[in-house]
Amino acid sequence: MSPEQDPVKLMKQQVGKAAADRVKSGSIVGLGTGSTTAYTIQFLGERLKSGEIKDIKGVPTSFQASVLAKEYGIPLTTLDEIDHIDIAIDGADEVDPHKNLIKGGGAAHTREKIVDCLADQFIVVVDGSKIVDRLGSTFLLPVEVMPMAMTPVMAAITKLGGKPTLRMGVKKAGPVITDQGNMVIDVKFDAIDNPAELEKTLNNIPGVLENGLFVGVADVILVGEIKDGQPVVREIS
Ligand SMILES: O=C(CO)[C@H](O)[C@H](O)COP(=O)(O)O
Repeated sequence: MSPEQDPVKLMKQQVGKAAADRVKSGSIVGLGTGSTTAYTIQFLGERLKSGEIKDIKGVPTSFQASVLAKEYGIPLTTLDEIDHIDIAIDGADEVDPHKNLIKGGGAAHTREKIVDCLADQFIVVVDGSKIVDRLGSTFLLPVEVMPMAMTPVMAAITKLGGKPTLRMGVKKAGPVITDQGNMVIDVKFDAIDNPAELEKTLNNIPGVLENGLFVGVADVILVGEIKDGQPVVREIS
């Protein structure tokens, strides 16, 4: 590996490709959102173009995934046109030892949860930095909120012990707006001891559309790591 190569990029590339290699001809594939799954979409498109696989259809989890899939020549479908998803491949912001996840760094967790939960097999692709002992230790928990309910939702989350912050755009002035036209708050919890319970509790607050806890959904985690200077993929299943 030459020094000018970014190790995180290399890990993401390797793991994104490893997941794309698992897709078989004829599959309906959930296409995740983010910089890691961007490589999966790219490699899937290349496999299709070379004729190595054929007849796949993608179900995008975001506008970003849809644009990328079109760019790489992957035919798309919608949930109205299919009765199952064979495999979904998506990234994550944190993965705990029970394969539970925090997602939503790209504000796409609502559509991602719909697609990933429907898949017969859900493969998560991450670089090694995403593996944690406990959810919430490195990443704030994203919650998608309807704008008119922002104040009461923030108050309810504060009452639960969370510290919510409205997510602001990086290049855009003002808040991040999701593909559904909502806003995202990022919540710091001192400890997420029971992710399954917190996932339900948050979604029960009127005005919350979905939160980024994915509990008991992932089947396989593919982790990109650097060993002896080379990118390798470790599987947790
Ligand atoms: O949940 C997500 C988007 O909502 C992404 O999958 C997550 O943020 C990981 O992104 P990346 O692969 O760029 O690290």
